[in-house]
Amino acid sequence: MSKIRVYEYAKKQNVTSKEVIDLLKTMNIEVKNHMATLEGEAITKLDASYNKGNSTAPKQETKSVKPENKSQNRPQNSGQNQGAKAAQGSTPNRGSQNQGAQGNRGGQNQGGQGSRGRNSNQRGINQGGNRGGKNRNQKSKTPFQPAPVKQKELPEKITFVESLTVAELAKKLHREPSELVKKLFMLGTMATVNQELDKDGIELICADYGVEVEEEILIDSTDLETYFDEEQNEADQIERPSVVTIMGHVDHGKTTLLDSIRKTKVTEGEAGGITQHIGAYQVEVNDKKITFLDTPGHAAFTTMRARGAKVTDITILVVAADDGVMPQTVEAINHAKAAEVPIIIAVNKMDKPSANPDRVMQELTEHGLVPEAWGGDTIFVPVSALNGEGIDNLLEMILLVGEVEEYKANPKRRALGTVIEAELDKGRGSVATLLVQDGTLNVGDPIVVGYTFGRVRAMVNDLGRRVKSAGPSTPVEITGLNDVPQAGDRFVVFEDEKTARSIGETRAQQALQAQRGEKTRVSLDNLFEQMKQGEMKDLNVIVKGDVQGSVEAVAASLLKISVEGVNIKIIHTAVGAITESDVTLAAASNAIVIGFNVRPDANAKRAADAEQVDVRLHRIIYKVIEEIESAMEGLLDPEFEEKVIGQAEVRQTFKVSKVGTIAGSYVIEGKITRDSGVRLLRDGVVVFEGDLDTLKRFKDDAKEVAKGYECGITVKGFNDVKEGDIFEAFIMQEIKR
Ligand SMILES: Nc1nc2c(ncn2[C@@H]2O[C@H](COP(=O)(O)OP(=O)(O)OP(=O)(O)O)[C@@H](O)[C@H]2O)c(=O)[nH]1
Repeated sequence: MSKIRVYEYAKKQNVTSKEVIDLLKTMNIEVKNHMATLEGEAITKLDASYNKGNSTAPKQETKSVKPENKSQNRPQNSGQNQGAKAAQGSTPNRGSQNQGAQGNRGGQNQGGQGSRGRNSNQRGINQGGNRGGKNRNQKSKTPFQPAPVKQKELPEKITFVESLTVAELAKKLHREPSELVKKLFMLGTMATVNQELDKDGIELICADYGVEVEEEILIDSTDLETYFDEEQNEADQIERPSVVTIMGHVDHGKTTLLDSIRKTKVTEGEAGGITQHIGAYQVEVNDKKITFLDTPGHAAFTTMRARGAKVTDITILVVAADDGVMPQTVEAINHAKAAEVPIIIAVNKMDKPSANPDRVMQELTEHGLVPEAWGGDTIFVPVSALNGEGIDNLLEMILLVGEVEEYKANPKRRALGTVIEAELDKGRGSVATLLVQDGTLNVGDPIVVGYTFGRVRAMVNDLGRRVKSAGPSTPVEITGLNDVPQAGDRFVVFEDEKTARSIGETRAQQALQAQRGEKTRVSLDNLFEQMKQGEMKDLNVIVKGDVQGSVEAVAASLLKISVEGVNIKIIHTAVGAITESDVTLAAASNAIVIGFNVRPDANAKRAADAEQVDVRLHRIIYKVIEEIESAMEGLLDPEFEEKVIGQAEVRQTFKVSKVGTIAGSYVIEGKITRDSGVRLLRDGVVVFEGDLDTLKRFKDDAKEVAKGYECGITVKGFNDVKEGDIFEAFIMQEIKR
């Protein structure tokens, strides 16, 4: 051999390339990678090293393998060397590595744990390759071995979203589901293959296997709310202006107060600025800004809150000193409290002779708003919105609350916030006032706003001036959206227009689908509701049947149904299976589909699920009529779902002639009742499902047998019960519509 590549040489010696490279290093022969060519001296040295054993390569002690006995030594060596990468064919590094972590894995520990012992018995010696040293020794002593069924290596780490069934987890761990079922059993949990395991369950199993687990939190990129929750670096957070909403009872002076704040403060230093109404404005007080949402009344506040958008930092509750607490005052208090927003009380109309601020304080105290003067922590500011008295004081109090609450934002991130107002302007198209809540919004930014998207074409501030960028808490009016968003919609800026477009379009589609689904679909389950609400005058029906005669009969009977307030309209009848086009027609005309002795084909089924079309399958005409009549009268029979009530383990079996096999069982979970259905599980696999025949305690029939008791069970039409099988008892439970 004159020339050979590192990986070829490694293969020849049945070691990893890395091992060869490392060994060469100790010989001061540098090679770049596994593709490097070896020749002459290098090969001779390597050969000498591998043939002699470890003498030339002390560092490689645990890895070097004499060619003649490598098959025996390799696994052990790699087992000791935990850093070894499991790159080699069947060499079960992973299994070996895990020996330390979990006593029940390795062959050396086989005797130690019941579950393992049982498992290896059942699996015989097939797993030799995956087990520890003793197993391998056995293997070498046993001359004739069945071809080893190799169990795949355990993964180092698995990930999951929300939950996994036992079967899914088994797949991820490269193990048989039954093995997991057993493991769970040993850990004290009875589970079937299809049982969902929550995070704890998954972690328990994986810890047992020594496999790392990570829960993946699925982030829906189309859900704008997730961008609001993104964690920000504390260092990037700087103070931002407070966002203030003014609320109060009718005529207590909200508009006048907003106007007077704007007049006194906006024009200062902004001479010539044409104030325009964009739904919000900013004022400057002591070199600090305050943002006011300029939409009086609760509407803005509540609609936005109803849509989940938290915009307001501070609420100013205006109470006229001559009128006191009124119904809408209380309403406003409750809204602010629910939103956990600090309240400042502006006791207005103090200029009026009839003003009685003490009464206002007294009344508000009854609603939990106690003035500081009386030992509480609510700030009361007497003002006159009409003549401007007390306004400065009010603004200072807002700054004070803002300082205490420390409202912060990161002007460096891509902007996000909420729509304050939006409309379609004849000349400019879609115009939206946005409140930037975090980050900085720039002209040209690709943006998604609610279900709309676009690029920020032009941006105008509250003074009607064009601006190029807007930082946190700044209200701006923008153009450039493909459609008109709604007040309370969230907006998020994206890195590029393509992303913004795709997210915007997806959101629009989702919204459309949701809307369609909500409004139009009729089903027998909601028929009565829709009738009651006067939304249904015609019940559209499509009838499909096996033969023309039955289709006609069903249709004729349906037309005879008379329930006040609704007509049955048969929009389509045909012979044959329910097809996708039947479902499409039903979806388009808000109809239900009745199948008489026919069923939907696969496509129709899929379409019906997607479009939420109610498909009812029947074999008896009067049942069809009964069901529809009941639905119309709101008397539809309840639906049932299965509920597992208990489990019993088969401890012994007795064959009795004429009776069959009696399973002497022990209830390990819940209870078994005489009238329950049963499922027989063997190694986690359902081998039979049916009804209980007899349930006995000793010689007597029992109605139910609870956890911790023994019982004798026979099942109808099934005798192949074995020791170790598990009976799962279930009942059908009514679910509320
Ligand atoms: N004397 C006096 N009158 C005031 C003061 N503030 C407001 N008003 C008057 O009270 C009336 C109602 O004021 P608005 O500002 O329209 O009250 P509002 O709360 O916005 O009313 P709605 O928009 O109807 O809910 C107007 O006639 C104002 O001129 C004040 O401080 N003093």
